[in-house]
Amino acid sequence: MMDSQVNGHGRLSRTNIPTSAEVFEPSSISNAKHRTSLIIWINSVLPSLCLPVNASDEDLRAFLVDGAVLCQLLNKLKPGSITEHASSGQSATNINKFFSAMDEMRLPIFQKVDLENGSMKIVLDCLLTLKTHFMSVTGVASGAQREPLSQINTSDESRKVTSDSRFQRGLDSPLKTDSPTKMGLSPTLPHHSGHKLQEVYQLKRGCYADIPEAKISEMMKSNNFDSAPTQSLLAVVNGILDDSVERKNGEIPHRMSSLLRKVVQEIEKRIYTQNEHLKMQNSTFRAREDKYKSRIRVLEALGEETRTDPAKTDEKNKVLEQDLIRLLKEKDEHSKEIAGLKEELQVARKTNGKNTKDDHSQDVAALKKELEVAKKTCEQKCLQIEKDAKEAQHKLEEKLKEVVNQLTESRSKVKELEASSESISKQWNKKENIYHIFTDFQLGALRELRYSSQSIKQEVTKTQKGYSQEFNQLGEHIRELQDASQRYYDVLGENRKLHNELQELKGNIRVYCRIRPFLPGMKEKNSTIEYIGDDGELVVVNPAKPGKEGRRLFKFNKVYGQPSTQGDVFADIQPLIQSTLDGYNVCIFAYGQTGSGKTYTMMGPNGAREEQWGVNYRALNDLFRISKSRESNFTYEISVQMVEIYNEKVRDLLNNIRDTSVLLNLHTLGILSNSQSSGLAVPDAAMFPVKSTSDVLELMDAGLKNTAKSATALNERSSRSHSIITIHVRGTDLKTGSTVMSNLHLVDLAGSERVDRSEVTGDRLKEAQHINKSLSALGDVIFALAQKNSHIPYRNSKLTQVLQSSLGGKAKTLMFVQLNPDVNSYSETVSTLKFAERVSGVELGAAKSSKDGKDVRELMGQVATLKETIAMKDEEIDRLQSPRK
Ligand SMILES: Nc1ncnc2c1ncn2[C@@H]1O[C@H](COP(=O)(O)OP(=O)(O)OP(=O)(O)O)[C@@H](O)[C@H]1O
Repeated sequence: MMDSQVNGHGRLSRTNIPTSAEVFEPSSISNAKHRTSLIIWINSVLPSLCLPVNASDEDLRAFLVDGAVLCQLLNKLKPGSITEHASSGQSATNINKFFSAMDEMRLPIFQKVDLENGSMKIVLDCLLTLKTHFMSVTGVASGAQREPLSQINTSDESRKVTSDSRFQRGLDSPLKTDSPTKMGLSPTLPHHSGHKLQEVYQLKRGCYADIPEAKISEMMKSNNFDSAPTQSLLAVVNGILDDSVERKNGEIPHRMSSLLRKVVQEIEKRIYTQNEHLKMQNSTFRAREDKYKSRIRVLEALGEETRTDPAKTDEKNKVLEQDLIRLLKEKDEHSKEIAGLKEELQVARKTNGKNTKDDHSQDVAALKKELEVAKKTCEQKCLQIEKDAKEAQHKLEEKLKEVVNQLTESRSKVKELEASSESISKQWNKKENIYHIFTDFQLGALRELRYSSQSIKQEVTKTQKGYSQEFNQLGEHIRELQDASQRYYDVLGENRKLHNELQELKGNIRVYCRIRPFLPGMKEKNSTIEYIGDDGELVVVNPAKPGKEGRRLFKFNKVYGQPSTQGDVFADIQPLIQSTLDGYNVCIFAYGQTGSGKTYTMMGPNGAREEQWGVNYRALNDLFRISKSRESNFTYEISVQMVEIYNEKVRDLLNNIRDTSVLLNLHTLGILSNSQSSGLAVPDAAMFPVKSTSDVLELMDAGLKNTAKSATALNERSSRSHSIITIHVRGTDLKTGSTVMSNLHLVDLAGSERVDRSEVTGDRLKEAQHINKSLSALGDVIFALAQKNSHIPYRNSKLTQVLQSSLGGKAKTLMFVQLNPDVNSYSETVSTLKFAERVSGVELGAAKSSKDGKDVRELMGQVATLKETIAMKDEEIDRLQSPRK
């Protein structure tokens, strides 16, 4: 901040503007000296006060504090400056009046607090300035006429102060008064003690030598020179010198030379004082320059802040402009001061120039020389001061220029910043608009999303309701299905029961007769078969005995003529396959002479197509089909064994099935009774699980390759062994966890021809004997079962041992009686039919034995009823299964 302070009157206080006392008084002069000097001066102006000369600062403060004395003093010095009379008791009013008067005179003032309880030095300085001002204006201290200095200046110190004051007056305006009027001396004013000197310099040229000794002596003694203007002193010197020149003797009277020396000393003294004054002013200017420099630094800092902080630019620019205006004013004032000083210097130069005219005498020369030296010194100093002032002014101007430049730069920067700010503002506005648009768009999208979300929620809720309803419906449906499943399960069980009851009613041992067609290569096609009835009646005719005697009637469960297909035959045995899955053991075997079609019925022809498949393939296929249809209630594991009995030895046809090289090394297997825990008749025979018909085909093909074969006269491919395929079924009830085990024997018996007819001998004969024996044993077992004998001769052959589990008890047995219709085979045909009749007659014989047609009809009625019931149950099963689809 600037160090200037503004007083209560709106003017700079004395701390900013040095008073005359500060400028002219040597620093050695103490405050006490000022005070004493001032008291003397005040007493001289206002004699009625009679202030004690040795009064202290506080005494003086008490004296001046109400402002009345100050007002009286001013009114005395400048009558009318304070219009109203000052009075005690109106301190504030008096002080303010004093301040106003001082202000009008453009004199510095003090603060009211300084007078009340502050530093009295400031008050004293102000009064000294006032004193100096009036001394410079009037050329004499007011009131001095009333109280001569000789009376007032009682002490050397006070005298010196008075002398200093007068001398100051002379220096303040040493050359302004060319005449007494100009000096401020009014002709009406009473002269002070210096009137003697005035009389002297008012003398005409040439009259100086006539000044009486006493007068000179009086002038020399007094302090007249102190109050004399310098110009007057110079006029005295010039007068004495001119007088000396006019007298042309160059001599200056002794008394005049003393006066001259005195005057010159006074002039020297004043020049010295003026020099000191100029030094003081120079230092003042330097101080001011420092102050301005500091202000410039402040301005620079402000400019820098302006550059860096555009936001405060306007406000700081105003401050800078105010400072600049103030600086320019101050500069003008200082320029005026400098100009005044220059004028004074020029006047001094002119005045001094006049003094150089006289150099006639030595004293004059010495004086002139001294004056010249003093003048030169003064001029140099003035020049130096002027130079310094110019430099200071120049620096100030430069600084001002810099400040102005900085201000200009700052303004341009401010403009740039404003422009960029405006541009940024526009950009931000643009961005804001874009953001608004973007935000609106996003909000719109958000609203759409909300709407779609709500609609999706409604859809989801609707769908959930729909799903819930569907789930409920599904649950009900599942419950219905469960119920249906349960009913289905129950019906299935009931159906199974009925089915097996029906099978039992049909007889556990059934005989189906199948007549092989004539083979394509046979020329004679005379058949022994005369009649085939739908009810199982068969009439064969002996070609050797024509007529009634040659005809024989046989009756079986079913007779298949030559046109019957493999499918027709299997359709009638299919219920037995189903019984296997229900836990019943079943044995199906083909009996007949060689070449009668046993293998064809059981296996099918070589390389058979699907429609030519025999019972074995179809039975297994049916097992897979039915087990699959029951998979929701039962799981079935199906595995296969394949053995042959040759010459009463059991061989495993599937052993080493992967290695055909060992086919001939088939070993004989042991047979176990049904009491064995495994339930397997031939436990050592390899057993292969099968899951599909292709597995079965693969196994049977392999097994057939292992069948022992031998060419015979009757059939090139005649099998001399009993081929037995045993299918083991293990069923698990998924609901109860109970298991059922059963087996299905599919037997292709060896040819049953008589030995003598086959004309074989040796091994072939032995084979035939074994075959006949085993077939006979099979007939015996079946017959014993039919007769319900206590002893069943299973052990009479390997065949009956192997088939034991499927013969007897609840097992179901089906025998295909294969016939060759050729008349050449009549004898074998009859023999075969008799065997079959014996077996078949076992069961039917029981019915027949009662010879009660009513029983038979009842049984047939029961069968019909059961068939109807089964048909109804089948329909129900279909109906129950339908919801699953
Ligand atoms: N129903 C039939 N339809 C067509 N051909 C048949 C029929 N039955 C048998 N054949 C044919 O008769 C011939 C002899 O049949 P198959 O080999 O089945 O007799 P087999 O009784 O098994 O003889 P073996 O006891 O020697 O084995 C075969 O060529 C066979 O194809």
